[in-house]
Amino acid sequence: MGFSQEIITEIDNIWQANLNHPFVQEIGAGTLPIKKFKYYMIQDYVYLIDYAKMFALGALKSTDLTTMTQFSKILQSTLTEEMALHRQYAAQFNIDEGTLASAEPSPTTLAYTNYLLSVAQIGGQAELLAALLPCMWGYETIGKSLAHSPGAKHALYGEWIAMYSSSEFSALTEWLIQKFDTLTTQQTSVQRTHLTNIFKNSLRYEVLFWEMAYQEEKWLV
Ligand SMILES: Cc1ncc(CN)c(N)n1
Repeated sequence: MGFSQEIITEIDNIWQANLNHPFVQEIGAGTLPIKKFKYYMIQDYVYLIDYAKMFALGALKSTDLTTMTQFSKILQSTLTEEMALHRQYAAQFNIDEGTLASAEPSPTTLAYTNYLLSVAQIGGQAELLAALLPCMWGYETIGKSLAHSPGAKHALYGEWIAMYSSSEFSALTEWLIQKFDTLTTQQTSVQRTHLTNIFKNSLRYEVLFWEMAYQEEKWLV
C-alpha cells in the first residue's frame, strides 16, 4: 500500500466527511439550490487562481524535466479547462470575467489558499504534494462517485460532474498520487507524521470549503 493510501485509511472519518458533505450529496441529487452553487462557483474561481500557483511552485521545485513538464501540464489544464468551466457558469449567471476574477475571497477561501501557498513555499516537493493531494484526489473521487447520479443529467450540475469524473482529470490525479508515493518511500516516521498532518489540514479545509458554500459564509464586518 502506498503512503497516500495509508494516510486516507488513517483519516477515513475526514475523507468520508468530505465525500458525504450535504453540498456534494445535493449536487448528486440535483437538488442543491442554485444560489449556493453560484456562491461556490465564484469562491472556487478565486480559490483556483491561487491553487494554480501551487503547480507553478511544483514546477519550480522539480529536479527533473519530466516532473516539471507534468506540473506545467496540470497548471495549464487548471487555467484553461477547469477554470473555463467556471467562466462558462459565470456567463450563465451574467457575471463578467473581470468581476469573477476580482471577487473578494471569503474567510475560508482566504485561509485555505494562504495555507496551501505557505506550505508550498516553506516545504519541499513532498510537502507541496501532501497539501495538493486532497484537492485533486477528493474531487476525482467525488466526480466518479456522482458520475451516474441524477445530478449528472442536471442542466447545471451535469457539466461539473463530467469535469471531475473525466478520464483526463483521473490521469492527472493518478500522476500526483504516484509522485507522492514514490517520493515518500524513504521518509522517516517523523517526516511521515509531518506529511500526514499537512494532508489532514488540507482535507479539513476541503470539508470547510463545502460548508462555507453551503452556508454562503460572509465576513462578519
Ligand atoms: C476547493 C477546491 N478544491 C479542489 C478543487 C479541484 N481542483 C477545486 N476546484 N476546488
